[in-house]
Amino acid sequence: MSSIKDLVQAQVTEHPVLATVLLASALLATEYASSRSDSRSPPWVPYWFPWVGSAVSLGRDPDAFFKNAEAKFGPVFRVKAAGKNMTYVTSPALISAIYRDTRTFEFITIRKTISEEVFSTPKHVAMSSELSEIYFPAHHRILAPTNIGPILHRYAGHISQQLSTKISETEGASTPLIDLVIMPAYVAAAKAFFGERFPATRSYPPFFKFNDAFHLLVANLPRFITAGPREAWSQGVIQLFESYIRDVREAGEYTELINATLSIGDSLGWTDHALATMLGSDLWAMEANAIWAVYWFIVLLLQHPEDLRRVNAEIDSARDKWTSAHSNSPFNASSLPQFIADSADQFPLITSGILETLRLRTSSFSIRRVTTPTEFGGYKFDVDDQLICNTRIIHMDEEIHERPYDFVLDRYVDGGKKYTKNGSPVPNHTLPFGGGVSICEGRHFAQAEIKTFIVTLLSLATIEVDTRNERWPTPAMERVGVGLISPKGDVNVIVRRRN
Ligand code: HEM
Repeated sequence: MSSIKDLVQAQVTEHPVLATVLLASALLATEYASSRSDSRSPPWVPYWFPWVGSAVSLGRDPDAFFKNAEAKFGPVFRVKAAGKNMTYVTSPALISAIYRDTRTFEFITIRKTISEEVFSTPKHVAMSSELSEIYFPAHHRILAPTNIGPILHRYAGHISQQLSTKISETEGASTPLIDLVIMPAYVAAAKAFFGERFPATRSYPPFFKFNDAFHLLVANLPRFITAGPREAWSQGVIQLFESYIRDVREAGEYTELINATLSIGDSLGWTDHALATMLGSDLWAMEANAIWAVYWFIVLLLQHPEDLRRVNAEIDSARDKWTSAHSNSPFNASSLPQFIADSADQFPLITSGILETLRLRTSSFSIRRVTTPTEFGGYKFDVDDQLICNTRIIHMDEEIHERPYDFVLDRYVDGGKKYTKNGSPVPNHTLPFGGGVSICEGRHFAQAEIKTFIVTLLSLATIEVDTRNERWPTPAMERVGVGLISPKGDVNVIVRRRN
């Protein structure tokens, strides 16, 4: 995982003069911005060094940093970090108020800016009204719960194939869990969305270089710091999509997503390069989080063997029901997609475990731009100010979630359970997918995808920790605000095919 320090060090070594000039300009710009604050603005979390601000303490232990800041300054405060001034909102009630007031707190401009600045969509496309009025809604419809069935079915077929191969290759041998999970999950999702012929394996190295630095790219750090990941994006991912678009057009084979993107783009005269950046951003959205959620869920189950037994028992019971209802169908890798589709409501523990994994292992921010001068949370905000709803602080609040740092597999089995804080109900107690207008469009697919992976793996194989080589991954906490927290380190496992 690249830290700011690693990337800066690489650039300073290669371009020392440029680095010094840019750093000096960033310092001056930050000083100017902070000198404009007034007493009705949210309080600053104090810091010693300009530009760097609170970056070091925030990066070292974000949970402690935000908890302390909230305790000292209340639920709205400002943080300076790596040249950026950010206003954070941490209480469930205020976050909910922001999500509801879509006129004062909007997201679409930010989504467009990210399309241009991070995903490299050409400005005239990223900022066009057609992108928000035609393309985004079409995209939204593809991911609606009523429409994802065929994509999910293809995912189930691919993951069953991928895992079958992987299990045969590694049968009985000590294997890093990352090798067992990440590539199969990545390939299955990419092929389900883009088509069987999509060169998923080839897209993996540049995608990961880009994704590794995503939190730095989205923070809009100076380009000299993020040159490597940007190059991986443009020379690796985007070029690959450009040539894939040519292949798809020739072959005439279109998945739902490719069809919508190409037909809208062609009707508006957008180039294949622009369409490639948009499909690239889809690849990022579908791969950056879900595959790591699968990974963490398995790690947490391995760390809680009794929970792994309960999950296996749930799958076995669903399988027994399915096989007695389908006595003529063999239960094997080919019938797994049908078994999973037929048994979707038979996995309450797994469903709860997925949400619990996401509660524990996500750090998701919802960002909003202020559209009109407003008073909020006792402070004054101007047009273009940005507020960040920090949902993880809700996940880790011991008043809302008992034992928030523990993995509790069945935490969400009781759907009627009430969550409260200061005696008031907290309906928005678990927000791994953000909320309001920018809530994750892929959340239905993601949860079904993770369930499909887990049920497929545990139907095909048993999994255990390799105790001869026991080590555990820890969450890379410095990657705040962009969804799943990636692991530092790994665990070795032994998988054996089930009869
Ligand atoms: C566990 C997996 C996932 C997590 C934790 C996750 C999390 C998030 C978060 C936090 C946001 C921003 C929400 C906000 O601003 O309030 C988001 C947005 C989005 N996600 Fe996901 N996501 C996941 C999987 C997926 C998948 C599989 C897809 C697509 C197949 C997807 C597509 C999107 C899209 C298109 C947006 C932008 C929505 C908008 O701007 O209106 N996500 N996701």
